[in-house]
Amino acid sequence: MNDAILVEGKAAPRGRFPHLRRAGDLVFVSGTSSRRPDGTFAGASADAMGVTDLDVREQTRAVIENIRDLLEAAGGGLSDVVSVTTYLVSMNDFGGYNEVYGEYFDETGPARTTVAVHQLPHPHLLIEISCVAHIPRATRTGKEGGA
Ligand SMILES: N/C(=C\C=C\C(=O)O)C(=O)O
Repeated sequence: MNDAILVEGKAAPRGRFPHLRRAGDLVFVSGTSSRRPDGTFAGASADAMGVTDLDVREQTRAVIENIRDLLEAAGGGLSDVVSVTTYLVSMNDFGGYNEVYGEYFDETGPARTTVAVHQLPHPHLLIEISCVAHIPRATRTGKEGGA
């Protein structure tokens, strides 16, 4: 069985990797951004002069909701997440990120690590999150498609 999962209707991976990969009862979610299926980014816009407006709160919300959608395709949800790794381009965004994160998770939720990185795969990205969820196979919906 191929346990790599590509989820229809979500932004396609920008490389040769799946959205998620199951290993037993654990589901590993690839680094996920605020990218929409049409290639635009929630929380990122540019005016006619090319001046960008990047919003870490909106990006954080979109990232977590993208992850929620991916996990639902694997038969789970955000309540199944056991570990989160967050990549910020700047720790100046920690406050806004942390505020929105706290709307979805609390001290009873996943273990978390947050680091700042030099760059993410697109200049409009302020945040990317990868995570691991515990979703026993028996709860799978069958909606996922193999790579
Ligand atoms: N996970 C990776 C990229 C994700 C990009 C995106 O969701 O927009 C990767 O290259 O490893």
